[in-house]
Amino acid sequence: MRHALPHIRAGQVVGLLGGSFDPPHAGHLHISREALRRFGLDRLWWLVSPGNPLKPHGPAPLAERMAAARAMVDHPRMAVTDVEAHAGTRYTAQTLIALRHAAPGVRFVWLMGADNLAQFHRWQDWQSIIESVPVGVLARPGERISARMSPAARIYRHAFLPARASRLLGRATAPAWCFVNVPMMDISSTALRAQGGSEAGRKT
Ligand SMILES: Nc1ncnc2c1ncn2[C@@H]1O[C@H](COP(=O)(O)OP(=O)(O)OP(=O)(O)O)[C@@H](O)[C@H]1O
Ligand SMILES: O=C(O)c1ccc[n+]([C@@H]2O[C@H](COP(=O)([O-])O)[C@@H](O)[C@H]2O)c1
Repeated sequence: MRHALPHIRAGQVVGLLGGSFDPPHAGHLHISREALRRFGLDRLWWLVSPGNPLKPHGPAPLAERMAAARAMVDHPRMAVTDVEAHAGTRYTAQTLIALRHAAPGVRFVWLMGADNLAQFHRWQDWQSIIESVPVGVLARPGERISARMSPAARIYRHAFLPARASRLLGRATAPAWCFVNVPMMDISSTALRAQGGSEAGRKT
């Protein structure tokens, strides 16, 4: 699986934005740039998922989503990878175990939009995720309250890092999570699929 990883050095802090990217869009780019800046990250990787285990319908073919994501990302500190397909997992807890094994000494931070924090307690072994890597959450339209009141947020309130200290997240010891109120972009893959996907360059 190591060959599927972007170049990285031990000691660096890598933010991981896992997603279906079906299709990728400006909201993904926006939160990625904000995460790099706000969480003190050296690098940010998009992990293009083989398929979200909680979503009932499979996404477009992985090769198509990878190509669209690569065409969209043009930032010296960002990269796109299909490492989960190489590792044979679609569960984040397992992905993190595989990544730590393949890249010892690298500090990983899991990133997500606020909609995913609201559902986080439904993920497989979710407590092992937050106990093993810092988690950075980015505001998303309509999701601020549900995320902050979610079971995961309540259970881990003792591990909450205030937004004013967000730049410390990358080097914090887990469990630690932070919620940042970045300027919001009301855009989603669902809306783009409903429009036929042309804005994001998705083949129809
Ligand atoms: N506009 C946005 N603002 C904040 N976070 C976002 C935004 N779009 C996507 N994200 C986050 O990026 C990650 C990957 O998202 P994903 O690929 O599922 O896109 P999506 O637009 O949420 O797709 P869908 O509408 O199909 O659920 C998730 O953690 C999601 O919360
Ligand atoms: O591990 C799980 O149980 C799990 C459940 C739901 C979502 N995830 C991950 O969360 C990320 C965001 O998914 P999505 O479909 O909202 O883009 C993506 O990397 C998924 O694999 C992971």
